[in-house]
Amino acid sequence: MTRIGTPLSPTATRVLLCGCGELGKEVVIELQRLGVEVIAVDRYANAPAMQVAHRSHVINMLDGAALRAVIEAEKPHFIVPEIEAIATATLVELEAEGFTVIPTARATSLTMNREGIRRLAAEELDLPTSPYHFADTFEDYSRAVQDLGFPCVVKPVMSSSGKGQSLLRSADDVQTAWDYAQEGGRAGKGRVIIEGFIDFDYEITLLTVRHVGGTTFCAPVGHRQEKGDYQESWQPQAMSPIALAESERVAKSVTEALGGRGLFGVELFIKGDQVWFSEVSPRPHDTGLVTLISQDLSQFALHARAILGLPIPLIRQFGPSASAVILVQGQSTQTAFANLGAALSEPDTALRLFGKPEVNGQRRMGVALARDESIEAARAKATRAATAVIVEL
Ligand SMILES: Nc1ncnc2c1ncn2[C@@H]1O[C@H](COP(=O)(O)OP(=O)(O)OP(=O)(O)O)[C@@H](O)[C@H]1O
Ligand SMILES: NCC(=O)N[C@@H]1O[C@H](COP(=O)([O-])[O-])[C@@H](O)[C@H]1O
Ligand SMILES: [Mg+2]
Repeated sequence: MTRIGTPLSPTATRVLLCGCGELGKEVVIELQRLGVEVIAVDRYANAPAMQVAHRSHVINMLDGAALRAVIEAEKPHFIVPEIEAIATATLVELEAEGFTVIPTARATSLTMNREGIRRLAAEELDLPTSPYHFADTFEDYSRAVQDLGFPCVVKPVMSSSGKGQSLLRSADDVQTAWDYAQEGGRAGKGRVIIEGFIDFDYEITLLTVRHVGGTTFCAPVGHRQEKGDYQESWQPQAMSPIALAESERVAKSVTEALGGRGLFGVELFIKGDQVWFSEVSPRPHDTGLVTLISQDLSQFALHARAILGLPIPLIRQFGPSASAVILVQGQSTQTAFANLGAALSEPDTALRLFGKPEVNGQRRMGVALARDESIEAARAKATRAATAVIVEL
C-alpha cells in the first residue's frame, strides 16, 4: 500500500533525481503533482529539473564519493537516474545497502555502457541485434570494420545522443570515424562498438512501463534521427501486427531482464515483419516527449506512478501526434524565444521550453508538440510550430 507524506516534513516521500535535463524536469513536475519531495542533482547549476524541484545539488555525478555523500545526506526513498553518465558502481553499492534505485542499479550499470546491454540482449537473451564487435585499439577496430563491411556504424561504448557516432561508407571514413569516436565518448578515449548497418524501413521506441500491476506498452513511437540525434517523433507508428507483436516480445524480454519498476524506452529497428533490438533507456526517452500531447498519462507521469507503486489501469492514446525539437546553435547564457504567438497559433499545439541556462555549440532547448487527423499532418504541424520559434542569442 502506497502512502505519500507531506513534503519537507518527517512524513515526506523523497525522490532524488540524478540528472536534471528536459526529461527529468517533466518527471519532477509529475512527482510534484503527487506531493513528493524532490531533490535534483546534476553537474551544473540551474539545470531544467532543478528549477522545479524542492532543492538541488551540483556535483560531478561520475564521482562515486560525491554521489554517495549527497545520497547519504538526503536519504531519498527513491534514487531516479535521468542520464547514463553516473557512477553506477556506487548505485550498485547503495542498493545493496538498502537504497532503492529506479529501475534497478544493475539496469543503470548495464545500460551506461553499450557493451553491457548489447551482450545481455544478444548473448544472454538471444534477441536479434545488428552484428557487432568491440575494440580498444585502432588495429582491432580496423579488423572489425573489415569483418562487418561497409556501411557500418561506430560509437563510443559510453555516449548518448549520437555523440562520437559515425556511419562509415568506405575505407576513406575509417580514420575520421575513429578519431571522432575517441573525442566523443563521455568518459574520454576508449572502447568503441562497431555495428553492422541495419537497413531498416523505420525505427521505433517502444515505451514500456513495469508497474505494480505488470508490464504495459504505449503505442509505438516512430522517430527520425540525424547523426544519431532525434529530430522529430510521432505516435502511433503504423506497424504490421507481426512486427508489433515481435517488438513487444523483445521489449518484454529485455525489460524483464533489467527488472525493477519504471518506464523504459526500448529502441527497435523494423524491416517488414523483422525486428532488431538496438538499445534501451531504463528511464523516459527523448523521442517519448511526444507523449506530452499524445497520451493522458505521459511517459513522465507513467514513470512517476511506476516509481511510487501506483496503478496504471489504462493509457489513453489521443490519436496522431508528433514532436519536433527546437535546436539552438551558438553561444549564450540568456537565450530568448520569440514569435511564440505564431508558433502556437494552430489548434492542438503545445511548446516546452526547457530553460537551459546556457548554450555553447548546439543544444536541444525546447520541443514543439502537435495533434492532428493523421501522422503526416501532426508531423507537419509540429515542425511548423518548432520552426516558427525565433531564437535570440
Ligand atoms: N547499426 C545501426 N544500423 C542502422 N542505423 C543505426 C545503427 N546504430 C544506430 N543507428 C542510427 O543512429 C541512431 C542513434 O543510435 P544510438 O541510439 O545507438 O545512439 P545514442 O547515442 O545512444 O542515441 P540516444 O542517446 O539518442 O538514444 C539510431 O536511432 C539509428 O537511427
Ligand atoms: N538522448 C538522451 C537525452 O535526450 N537526455 C536528455 O537530455 C539531457 C541532457 O541535455 P544537454 O546535453 O543539453 O545537457 C538529459 O538530462 C536528459 O534530459
Ligand atoms: Mg538511441
